[in-house]
Amino acid sequence: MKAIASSFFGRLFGAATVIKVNNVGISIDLDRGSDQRLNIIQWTALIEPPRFSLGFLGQIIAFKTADNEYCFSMLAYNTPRQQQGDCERFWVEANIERVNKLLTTINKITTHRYLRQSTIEQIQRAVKPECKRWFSWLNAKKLSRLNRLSQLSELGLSLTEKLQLLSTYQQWSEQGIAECRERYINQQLQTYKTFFDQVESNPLTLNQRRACIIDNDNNLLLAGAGTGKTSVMVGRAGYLLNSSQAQSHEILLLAYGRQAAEEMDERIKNKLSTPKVKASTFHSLGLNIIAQVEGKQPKLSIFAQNEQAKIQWIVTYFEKLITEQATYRALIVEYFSLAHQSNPIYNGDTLEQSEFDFKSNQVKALGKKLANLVGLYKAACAGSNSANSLASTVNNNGITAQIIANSTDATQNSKVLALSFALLNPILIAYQHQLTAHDEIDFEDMINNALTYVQTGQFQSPWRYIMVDEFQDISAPRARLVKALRDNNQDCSVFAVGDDWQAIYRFSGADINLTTNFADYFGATTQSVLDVTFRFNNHIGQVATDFISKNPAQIKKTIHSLKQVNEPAVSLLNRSHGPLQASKKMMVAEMANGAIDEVLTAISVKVAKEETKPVTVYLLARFWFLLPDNTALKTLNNQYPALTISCQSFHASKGKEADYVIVIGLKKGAYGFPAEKTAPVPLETLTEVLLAPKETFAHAEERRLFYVALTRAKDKVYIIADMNAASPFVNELVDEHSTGNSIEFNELERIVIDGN
Ligand SMILES: Nc1ncnc2c1ncn2[C@@H]1O[C@H](COP(=O)(O)OP(=O)(O)OP(=O)(O)O)[C@@H](O)[C@H]1O
Repeated sequence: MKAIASSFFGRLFGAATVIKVNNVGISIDLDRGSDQRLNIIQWTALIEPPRFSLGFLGQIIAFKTADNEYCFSMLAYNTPRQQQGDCERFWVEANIERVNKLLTTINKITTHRYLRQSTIEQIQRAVKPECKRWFSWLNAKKLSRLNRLSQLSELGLSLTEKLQLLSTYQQWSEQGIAECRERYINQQLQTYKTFFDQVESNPLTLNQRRACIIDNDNNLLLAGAGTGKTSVMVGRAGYLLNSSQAQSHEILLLAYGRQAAEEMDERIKNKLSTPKVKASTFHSLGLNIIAQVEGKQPKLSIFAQNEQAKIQWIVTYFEKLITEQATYRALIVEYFSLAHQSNPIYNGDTLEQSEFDFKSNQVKALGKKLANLVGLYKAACAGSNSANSLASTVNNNGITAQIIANSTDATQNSKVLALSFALLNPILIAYQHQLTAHDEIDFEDMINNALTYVQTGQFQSPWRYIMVDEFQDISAPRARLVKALRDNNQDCSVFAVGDDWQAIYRFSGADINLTTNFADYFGATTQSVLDVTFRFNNHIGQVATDFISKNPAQIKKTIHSLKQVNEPAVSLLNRSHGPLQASKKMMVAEMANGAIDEVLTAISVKVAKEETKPVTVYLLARFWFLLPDNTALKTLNNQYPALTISCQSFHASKGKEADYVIVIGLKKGAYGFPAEKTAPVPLETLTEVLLAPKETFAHAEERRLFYVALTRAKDKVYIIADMNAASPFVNELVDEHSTGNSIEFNELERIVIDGN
């Protein structure tokens, strides 16, 4: 123990102080002989080594802890300089241990895990006080002296190097972070090479592998059609398990619909040989959360299971309101007057209640439209209140007022919206009352109630990895649920896979902005891309990409096709729709005029020459009723035994693929393509307000729907249209591709003849 005595003045003024230092800390005897003694202050408690300075009455020593500052003066003039050196040495030896531990931990984190933004922030929070501690008193001269003192830690670094590292972490540059992440990715690529080679039927591509490994707090994988998104979902789940980053119960896999969830389960079972990771739909997730919090399975209303039953109940209640309430009848008349005013064909006629036909088809259609709005309204309430108190919200006009206020053109729309809400509110209250009276929940409640339980902390999320497929079709309530679950578990990351070019569900509540502005909603995000399609060839890719890219709001992407062909892969056939023989009037137009037969014959001929494996054909249309019915389809399958033909609406075909695709129903006008909205104006305004913000580019969603249809084909797309009344989209294809060799026009005959 070394002692620093008082100076002559110290002793003279009765402030005799003896300061003792050893490798543990520093202690002060304020008055020799008395018991006034400052207990030993450990070196680790000192923010920096004591500072020595020379005053008129002797040496001064000053030091600080987190809570106190100490200063003792009138110490012996001859306090050897070496004492200062000893203090610094003791302090460094005691405090470098913490730096060693910190650097070792950081090193472990950065080599064992992908560096997340939240981890960077944690590291910087931990490094900041150390930097302050060390750099406030160190200078180059001291450093070179102290370097000799500091033992090399397990990192094998000198003191200077350690402190440099601290400083680097404190001001971590974008480049430094990127390099650290790349090191980790490369090391994981090597370690799990065999796994990535074998997890799917084909070895995963480099981008697919990287998408499995990258694990920021939020991750968005933007991928084109047929680029193997599902393979990444499976591969990533398997990689997390294999690398022991996650246990199966910590992974939440979310699929858009039940069929997609089942398909993913099947693939996981086959590829990962574990039944433990299970894909779930948002609704089954909601049910699961509610059941856990309430301790029992919630009772599902028939409304949740049967959309028709729900519509029927609402329409019946709507008719009851008309019969029983004069005020409601007045509202309906006002509604149709408004609709007439905004529709030129009615010349602004006003309507009289006494002459109004409340049993007309128009009124029935209004009832159905209101039924649709019930779900949209409840979805808009998600997160703002529990669904059980929805009725009171409606009564208080809370959400309603907010929705009206939020609408883009509040003043112009407020009258229309107020009227629409006046029509909707009594139905909403009765509908919700019906559910609560039976202690049941519907589809929207599954998400809304679960969200409330997560947000209020009644549900503790076990999931550390949330993976969402088909993210482009996510709705705001579902995105809120994902975000709430992420925030509910400190160590949780979100991985979303989607393609903004394939967003097709705005009408049912999806919001494409959640994908295009993902980082704004979720926070710091790593965005990756899959840009090689395994499905369609270069010509289909060219036509589809040109078509979708017309909308400048779609994210720019270049999708490369693995399959390169020289022949056109999109065939456009101009086939007149009429006049038809009486016997064919009930048939789908393209069956009646023989166009489908022509194409199927051409495919059969082609297949007979080239294919040895079974060949699939999709007949696709915008609406189901534009497709052959089951009997006609069966006949076609019998007629063309080399082909497996099935029908899909454009929406239903999402996520699927066939060798050949035949697109029909491509006419303009009512039930044409793009489909025109036919809803009466006032309710349409309310619908628009409840849905995601409308896109400025005309028919943006219908355009994406056509992109989905075109990209289902592996080998060739046949587009059949009557060019006298063709869809504007078909005209656009003709205009855009009249030169070039991606599309062939009316050349089917040549193929058939060649085949013969
Ligand atoms: N690494 C790969 N190598 C070869 N083929 C692959 C690879 N990854 C996926 N595929 C194949 O590519 C096809 C498309 O894959 P998948 O269905 O996962 O695409 P997707 O991106 O989900 O398509 P969509 O967006 O149209 O639904 C499948 O036949 C799949 O087996």
